[in-house]
Order: sequence, then structure tokens, then C-alpha cells
Amino acid sequence: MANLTATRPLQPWTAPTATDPVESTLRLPGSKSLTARALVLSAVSDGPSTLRHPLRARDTELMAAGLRAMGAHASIVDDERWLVRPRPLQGPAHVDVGLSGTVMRFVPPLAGLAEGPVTFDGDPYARVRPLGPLVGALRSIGLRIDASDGGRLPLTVYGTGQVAGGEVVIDASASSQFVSGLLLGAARFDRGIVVRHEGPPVPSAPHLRMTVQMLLAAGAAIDDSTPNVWAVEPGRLSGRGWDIEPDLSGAVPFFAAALVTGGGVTLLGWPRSSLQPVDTLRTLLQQMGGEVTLGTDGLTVRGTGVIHGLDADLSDVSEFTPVLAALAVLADSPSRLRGVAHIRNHETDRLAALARELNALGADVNESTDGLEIRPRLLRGGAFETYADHRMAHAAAVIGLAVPGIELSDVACTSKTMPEFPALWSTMVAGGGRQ
Ligand SMILES: O=C(O)C1=C[C@@H](OP(=O)(O)O)[C@@H](O)[C@H](O)C1
Ligand SMILES: C=C(OP(=O)(O)O)C(=O)O
Repeated sequence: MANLTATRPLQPWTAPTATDPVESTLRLPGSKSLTARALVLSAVSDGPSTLRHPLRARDTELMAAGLRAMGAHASIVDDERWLVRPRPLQGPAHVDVGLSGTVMRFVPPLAGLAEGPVTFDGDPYARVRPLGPLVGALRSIGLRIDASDGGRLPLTVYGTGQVAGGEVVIDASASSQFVSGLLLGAARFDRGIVVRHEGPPVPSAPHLRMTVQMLLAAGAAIDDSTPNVWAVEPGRLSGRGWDIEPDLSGAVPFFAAALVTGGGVTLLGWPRSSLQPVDTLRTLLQQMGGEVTLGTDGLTVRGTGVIHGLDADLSDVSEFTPVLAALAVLADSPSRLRGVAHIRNHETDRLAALARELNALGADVNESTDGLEIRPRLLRGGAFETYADHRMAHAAAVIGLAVPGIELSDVACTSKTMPEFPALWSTMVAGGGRQ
């Protein structure tokens, strides 16, 4: 596997082992996906917007910086609020996408609305992540784009301040973010957009629903009633206040800790009705032996002392795969995690990375074409390469609760979505009740 990790200093970390069941009540940062969409929609709306409880982490700071580079005003009011004021978008500008799928797929369509060239590049592995179908779709609606072979980074969008829009056909089976990216700025295109997906199924349906719901909330006229077709009419979006929910994917390792240790973890501030796939997570954790309840104080997961194997299609919630694989190696029966071929294109080739690192600890894991087959074995401690991938680090931390001596090559990669992860995790394991 290519070692295309970031150039920043690595931070080796030994995952703490739990001697007692964890009992913890946590307030976790805001959702990456909701924050990214709120920033983009705010930048193309008519008036100012406020994001309450946004995620402050590398991905969302890069998103704000990218929009700022193109002329939008995005500032931090205080720890709880970001203010975005739309302004005419302009180049020349440079956008650093880091390793963020949302930045590399949501911002190029907006660059077409800027007057002047906008260049995009990112971390070494960002140049490997697929972008070609989006570049092709944008070219077909009138954008001039110079890109590397296969439509990858680095690329330049020669914005003219106007995007014709219209009908596009795209194969979005590699990432739902291609579709979300095309839709988020489309109300500002002269003819809006009609996106038609042709190819194997688009993954991450809940993220597409989130895009549609947030566009509707911003005042867009959007039709997703035909499967695999999304239409946004040209029109104005209104600035508004966005309440960002806590990040469900970021919560998964903490909930997994409840299962591994037979304890309980409550995530404070969980809304009654969510744009994130909480019901799917509930079903998966229940199948693995956990109990999930939504109460007035938040979302609580309790472990029952046993972890069962899981046979599940994770295409809707592929972000959960690394942590569920970590639970699966600690389970009392084998697991099959299916439907996630496309996570070979995430922050690293997650199927190869998980198989390699879990096998090195003594598990018996096979990669299939679209997932992992996992047979639990007695595990031993040892080195765990994180491949600059925050969710590989989460997986290692979960195993470390039960297996002493799990040595992560780098825990700083968790700053992609939760810079406070190592501190929160260590406090939880040390018995910190309310954080
Ligand atoms: O739109 C989004 O915010 C996301 C969509 C999904 O991408 P894929 O469809 O590429 O899996 C998800 O895995 C990613 O973490 C966030
Ligand atoms: C796949 C992920 O991120 P990205 O938005 O970079 O695609 C992820 O967070 O698991």
C-alpha cells in the first residue's frame, strides 16, 4: 500500500486500556457533514448566516479558509458560533483541500461562480482520491477546468462568475459527494441543475438526504422524487441560522467503548429529530449486543458485556466501517461487513488498511471485493499504522481498550474531524464522568 501520509509531524500514541467499564457523559463537537454544507450554502446565500455549534477541526477550517480565499467572509464569533457573509466570489485564489472529501468535492463547483482562476490541491493522498466524474460533469455544464490525469488534483477551475448549469449525467458510485457538490451551489447556476446518476449504486444515501434537506431549509426548490435524479431550480437562497448537531460518526468510537467495556456512554445535546443516520447506528449496535436509548439528557449506548458478530451492508454508513471492524475483531462470532467497496477511496484504502493492521494484531480478516470478512482470534498488542486516517485511529483506540500495547503510529490524524479526540478518549478511559 502506498505510504501517502501527510507531511506534518506524526504523534505516536499508546491507546489506553480500560480496567473498568467506562461510564461517561460527553459533549462532542458538531457534525463535519452538517458544518461543511452550512458553510457552502451560507457562502452562496443572499444574506448573512450563523452556524451554532459548528465543528472546528481541520476539514471544516479548510472549508472556511477555501471559501474565504474566494472572497466570502467567514469568521469565528466565539467558541460556539461562526458568521458567514456572502460576497461576490473571485479568483485568483488557492484552495487547500487537505485530505477532505467535502472540500475537494463541494468547492470546485462554486469556483465556477468566481471571477478568475481558482486552484485546488491537498495532501499527498488527496491526489489519489477520485474526482474525475465530478470534473467531467462540471465540464459538461460549461466550466473550463485543467486537471491532472483522470481528473484528479491538482486542478484549476477558470471561473467566469457564471455557470450555465443544465443536465448532467454522472457515475457517482465512487462517492455521494460528487452529487452533493453539484447540488449545493446549483441554485446559483443560470439553469439550475438536473443530476442523473448512471452506474452502480451511489453510497451514503443519508448524506444525500442531508444535502436535500439543507437545500430545502435554505429555500432551494429541489426535487429528488425520481430515484438517482436530483433537480435544483435556479433561485435565491436565504441566509439563516444553522444549528449543527453533534457528530454521529465521531461519536461511534465512544459508543463502541461502552460495548467493549460493558459500560455506558451518553452523548449530550442529541436532537429529537436528526439529519444523521442515528436509527441505522442504533440497529447496528443493537445487533452487536448494545442497548441504545434516546432520552432527555441525550443519546445513550450501554454495553451488555458481550459483543456479537455482525453481518451487515454498510453502504449507507460506510464511515462507521473502521470502528465496527474493531468491534468485530473483539466479538464472540465472525462478521461480514458488506457494501463498502468505495471506502478504498476514503482517507486511505480502508479495506486494505483494516485487513493489514487487524491481521498484524492476530485477527483473521479477509478483504472481499466490497468489504471485510472478520473472524475474531486472541489479539496481541503491537504497532498500528493509521495512514493519516482519523477513523483508523478511532478503530485502534477501540481495540486498545481491551488489548494492552496498541501503539498508533500517529493520533494527530484525528484532528481532521476532532482535534480533542486523544484528550477526550483518555479522560473517558480514566473514569472521567461528565466532560
Ligand atoms: O457528504 C458528506 O458529508 C459525506 C459523504 C460520505 O462520502 P462517500 O459517499 O464518499 O462515502 C461520507 O463517507 C463522508 O465522510 C462525508
Ligand atoms: C470518508 C470520510 O471523509 P471525507 O469527507 O474526507 O470523504 C470520513 O470522514 O470518514
